[in-house]
Amino acid sequence: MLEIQSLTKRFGGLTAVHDVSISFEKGKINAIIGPNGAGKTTFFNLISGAIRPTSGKILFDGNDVTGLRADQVAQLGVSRTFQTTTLFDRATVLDNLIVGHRLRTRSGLMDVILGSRRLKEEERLCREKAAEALDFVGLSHVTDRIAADISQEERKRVAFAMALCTEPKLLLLDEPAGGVNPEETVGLAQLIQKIVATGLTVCLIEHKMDMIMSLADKIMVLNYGEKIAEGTPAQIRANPVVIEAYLGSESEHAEA
Ligand SMILES: Nc1ncnc2c1ncn2[C@@H]1O[C@H](COP(=O)(O)OP(=O)(O)OP(=O)(O)O)[C@@H](O)[C@H]1O
Repeated sequence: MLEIQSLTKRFGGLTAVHDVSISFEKGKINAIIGPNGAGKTTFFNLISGAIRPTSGKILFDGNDVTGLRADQVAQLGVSRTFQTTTLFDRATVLDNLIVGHRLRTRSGLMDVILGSRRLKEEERLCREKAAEALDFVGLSHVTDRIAADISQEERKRVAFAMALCTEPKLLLLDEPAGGVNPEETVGLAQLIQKIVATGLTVCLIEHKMDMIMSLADKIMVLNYGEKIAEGTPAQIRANPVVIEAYLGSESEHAEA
């Protein structure tokens, strides 16, 4: 469903992603690991259209999406979360979701001024979808809570809900379990499994190796922008190149 061919991104003299090719299958959990600065976030930025590649191709669901803008890629069904979840802290959790969703709906300024039927219908749909997404991620109980008052783990779940509201086919998760405790990490891993069970494809960046090893179907390892390995968790764990470059210092990364 996602095929990356010889993808390269240079920032001036620095090659952040260098000649990376990989494919991700539908309905699977794919992980990208690697040391800090390895190019993981840049890789996500390229897939989601936030930045344009220097060279290479990105095929999503059979479409060549190379060089498309982020909104165009989102429209085709790619959604993402970020390392830090930015919310409108003084608004309720539900309102945060509604705002997020409205950015993708169709009413224009004239609809707002005229209070058109389409606008009203979209608003109703939006509210319904937001509530549904919150229920799916296990947050029905905080719907009306002010965003500033929810926990870090709940913020992570809100980010999931926001991404799901846009009904994506591919979900890119940037450190979905960053800054939460081990017990909450298990809960978030279960949520990711619940998401792929609905047919979505997930691709995640994560430093928590225990989580990755038990969750991922496929792992890609980046080092200095280059893909040094890909495979199942068992294959990656046993790969001498990966151990040398990354897993050797696993204790430093494990619960960062
Ligand atoms: N917009 C940019 N301009 C210049 N250099 C950049 C830019 N974005 C990233 N880089 C550089 O590209 C390299 C890869 O960065 P990237 O953030 O993709 O790594 P990462 O693997 O996500 O790291 P981390 O685990 O710390 O988030 C780094 O050397 C970084 O400084």
